[in-house]
Amino acid sequence: MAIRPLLHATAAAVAVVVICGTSVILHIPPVPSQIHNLWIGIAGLCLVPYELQCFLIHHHHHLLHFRNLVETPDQFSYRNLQMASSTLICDMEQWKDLKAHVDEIKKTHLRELMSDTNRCNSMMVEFDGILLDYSRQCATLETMDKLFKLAEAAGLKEKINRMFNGERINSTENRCVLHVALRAPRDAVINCDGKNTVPDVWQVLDKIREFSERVRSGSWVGATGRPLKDVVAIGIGGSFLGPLFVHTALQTDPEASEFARGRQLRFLANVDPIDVARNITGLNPETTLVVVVSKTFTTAETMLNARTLREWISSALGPEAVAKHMVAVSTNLTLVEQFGIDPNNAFAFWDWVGGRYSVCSAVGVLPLSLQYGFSVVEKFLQGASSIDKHFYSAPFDQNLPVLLGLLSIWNVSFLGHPARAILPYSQSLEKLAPHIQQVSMESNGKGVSIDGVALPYESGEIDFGEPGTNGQHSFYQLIHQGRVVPCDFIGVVKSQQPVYLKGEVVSNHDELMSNFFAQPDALAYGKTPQQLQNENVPQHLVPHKTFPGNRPSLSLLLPSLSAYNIGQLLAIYEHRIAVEGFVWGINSFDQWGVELGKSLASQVRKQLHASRKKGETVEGFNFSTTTMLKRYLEGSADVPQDPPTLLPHM
Ligand SMILES: O=P(O)(O)OC[C@H]1O[C@](O)(CO)[C@@H](O)[C@@H]1O
Repeated sequence: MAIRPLLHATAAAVAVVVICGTSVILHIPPVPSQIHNLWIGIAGLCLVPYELQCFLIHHHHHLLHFRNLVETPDQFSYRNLQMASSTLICDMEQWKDLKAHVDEIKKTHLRELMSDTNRCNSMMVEFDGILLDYSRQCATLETMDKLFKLAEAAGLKEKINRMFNGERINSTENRCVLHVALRAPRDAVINCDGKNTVPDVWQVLDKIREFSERVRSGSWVGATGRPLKDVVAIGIGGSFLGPLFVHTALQTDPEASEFARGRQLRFLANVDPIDVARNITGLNPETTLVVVVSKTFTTAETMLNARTLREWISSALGPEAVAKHMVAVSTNLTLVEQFGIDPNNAFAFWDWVGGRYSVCSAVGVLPLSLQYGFSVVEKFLQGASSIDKHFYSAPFDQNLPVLLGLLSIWNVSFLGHPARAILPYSQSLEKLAPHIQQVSMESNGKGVSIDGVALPYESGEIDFGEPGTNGQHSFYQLIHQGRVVPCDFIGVVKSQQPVYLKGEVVSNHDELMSNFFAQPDALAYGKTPQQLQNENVPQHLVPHKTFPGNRPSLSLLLPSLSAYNIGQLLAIYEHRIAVEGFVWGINSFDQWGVELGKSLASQVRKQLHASRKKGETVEGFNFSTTTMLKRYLEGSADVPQDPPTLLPHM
């Protein structure tokens, strides 16, 4: 009878040896959570029946062998990191400490914080010509200290290193995250699965340089021998928004626009045929090059638009003209070829480039080089690369993306402000907010941790924005007197397009920038009832004219908006968003949330086809969708559905 406890104890001892031995063999670093797991393992083993213990011990090497078969060393080390950090960040002391700190901060108005010059001075950071002022955040130096401790607890530095080291940190898609390699200098070494990615990157960049020069110089001509002066880039989401942002920003830069003289670059994104009509209006297929941009080459909207423009070209110039008038950017060169585009005219990128992080790949570099020339785009890449190096190496208290990311965490998770306004005081940055909406909201709008645990806190923020001063005449009312929305003010020292009018008090750019400097203080200081009374404002209007103030913002001042500065700005936001995701403990690099709507749309597509072509009744949908679908089908019954080919006319 006494033999059984003895056997249990012996089995437990063997288990300790086996597990420790395994740890040594597999090079598991002795992190606390593993020691914890070890004890749980031992305790568990002591409780399981003796026969099962024997089985587990006997077969442990088979189990290990199986794991080795299904996991690469990279995956294994990343799983280790996850195990080490599988505790949710909100359970950590540093998070709780910040929670406790909130009340203290709420007691202090920004007016008071702004009167402390030393504090304000410490909250100004400069790198490579860009000045960040975060003194108008509802935060003290103590808050910052606590945020740095939170970053440490979240393993932020290790996670940044793992990204740069090419580990498969996008664990749900089993991919590396290496957009930084896209702008690395030619001699850099950035490995993915032990292979340096940089030579491949430069091979494609060289191919783009060569091809874009041929098109721009007129040595590559269309099917009728005419030079191709106009480009339509077809793509959606990450295959559209980043390139559109950069194009809009470069368009008014005197240096870049000089290179674009006589050329047009347009973007066709929406599957709405109105977008096709708008894009082809005024273009001649004979002088147009179409670039189909799709990472997967399966995106429904992009592929239908690509087939539409293929029809536009071949109906005007004959099917063989497609070879001269259509090229592609994709990771899926097989599908590019099946579509009918010569693989020699395809520009590759890799699965380690996320769609929303792809503007520095051929996705952005090809259309932008066709428009502005490769030399301009290279400067944009260099600007982004400068921020990459800074992000990788600068201490956190001097690190622009880290500071911005931590402040966002503070605003969202601790002060409870779910939104962020992106307010560039430059019309050329009008597409910054739409681009950052995707980068931020597709990256960080998640409900579970990287380990799949439901988050007890919100991640991500709601991004929106407009250039100043347009936004001032639109939604600023709400941010001054309604809801609290932390704001990013982005200003530029030298305008791309200076205008001075004789007799005016200031130049047009100074007029714009007067608002850039005024708004953050209006938000921070507000206006008290006392001040209004001193101004003899009628008593009944005092509540309406009072500004509570204490509304956080930060300001970024850029020297100018050259291609280089635009690259810097892009990389600052990309890395800021990664910082937030790393601290929240989520996977910022997948986007499963876009799938459900896509699959339901395919069910609707099938129904529309069946109803229109075979007269089948609407079936398999709920009452609401059935009613709407029937109304739609009945209302459009008189629209010809099967003409030979109908292209939009405008
Ligand atoms: O480049 P693709 O494969 O056409 O995908 C376009 C976009 O669709 C998404 O997958 C979902 O919207 C984005 O992440 C991506 O940028």
